[in-house]
Amino acid sequence: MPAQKAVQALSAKTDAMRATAVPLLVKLEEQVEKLTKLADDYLEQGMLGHYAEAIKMRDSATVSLEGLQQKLGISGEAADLATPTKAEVKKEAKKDAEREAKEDAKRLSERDKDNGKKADAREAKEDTKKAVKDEPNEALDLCNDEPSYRWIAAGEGCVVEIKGPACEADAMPDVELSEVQARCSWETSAWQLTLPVAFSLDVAKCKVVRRRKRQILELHLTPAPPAPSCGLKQAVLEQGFGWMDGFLAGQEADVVRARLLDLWKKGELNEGEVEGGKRQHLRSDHYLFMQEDDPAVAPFTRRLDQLVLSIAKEVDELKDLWLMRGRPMVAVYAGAGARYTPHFDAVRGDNGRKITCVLYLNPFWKPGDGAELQIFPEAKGISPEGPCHEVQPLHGRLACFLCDSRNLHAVKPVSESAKMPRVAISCWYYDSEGGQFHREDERDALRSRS
Ligand SMILES: O=C(O)CCC(=O)C(=O)O
Ligand SMILES: [Fe+2]
Repeated sequence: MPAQKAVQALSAKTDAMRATAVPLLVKLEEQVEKLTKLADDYLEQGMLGHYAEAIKMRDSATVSLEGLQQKLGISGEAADLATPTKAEVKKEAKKDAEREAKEDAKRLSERDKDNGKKADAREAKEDTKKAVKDEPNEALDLCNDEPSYRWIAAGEGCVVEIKGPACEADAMPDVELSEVQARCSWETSAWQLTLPVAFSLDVAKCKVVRRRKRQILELHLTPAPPAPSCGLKQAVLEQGFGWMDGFLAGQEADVVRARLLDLWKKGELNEGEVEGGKRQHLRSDHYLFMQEDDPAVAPFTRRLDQLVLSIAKEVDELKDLWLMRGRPMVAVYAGAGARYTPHFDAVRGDNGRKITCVLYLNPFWKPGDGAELQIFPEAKGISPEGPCHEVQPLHGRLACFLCDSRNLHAVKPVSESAKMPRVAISCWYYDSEGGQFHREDERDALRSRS
């Protein structure tokens, strides 16, 4: 065959091959798009197991798509323009892809009967939007004379302006800076302020400016290069529990705290009770399971989901589960003596809880105020035994522990010296089956308030 004819024949063959491959190409593109969206939806609902599965399916569709594109010798964008017949084919293939994505969604959500959840959350969003908008960027005036502070963004870092307690107007505090926190103590009063910072501090480059005329202390906080890894994940992996500072920092932590205190001040919280609703003297906090996409707390739960996803990839107890986040629960321990006696959060899978995550929001907490979380990792029963690890409930600090028949824990009584209630927000991640049951339970707890 003359060379020209051979080239023509080859090109005809290639065209025919492209024409048959195009519908498949389009279908794969649609599939990748749909699965990405599906994964996002699951993540928004805290359905981590479903999310991970959708991502796995999306990635495998992407591999097929890229393989096919390579075979056809076209890049993703060029594929869009590859042939004039594509527009028609696309229409048909879109239908197919939609049908398949629906089937995927059905398969993935087999165990998901939690349909009312999204609608509930939307309603709550409307209710809470306004409250968040109105929150001032200041410490709350729960107490007449507490120190107050505000964050001012400044280049890479920030400045915090701090005013002392009213009764100490002319006294400047001592300042202590660590990599993750700035701490001010007023020597002549019982106040202490510990603020988490959103970046690790380059302590040598930070400045403390005392503006005596204005009675203001300025902390000029300069960031250091980001820390390499998250020690919390490693701690959970190695010992089943751990904590980190600055999980929420700066204004982010203040916004959540303000929202939770607002709910508490409005009397929205329930008296602490034990499973089954029987009031006992086991816990004396006040609590509320919140709507999960309350705008003040959603950024926190999203960030937490990412952390738990990365923990779950490596921790044997969580690896093969379809984890699902429950509603965030606010808990306030107010008044001397408020506490939670030693307990497990789940016993032999009774309520599906697998890992407990608690974020503390107490800028004014200081040693001596009590209310530390105690963890007894070696205790087998309900009586504390073995070593006790105490976690101070510092502003922005996150504690995580595996909780199914593990890590007996308690909240120590609040001391007389505490000037502020102890505020925390907890999230439990459930194994899907138990999670479904418990989420219903939480919704009921919420309804009974309205
Ligand atoms: O707030 C804490 O430190 C832990 C609270 C707790 O154990 C719980 O709510 O089950
Ligand atoms: Fe607990």
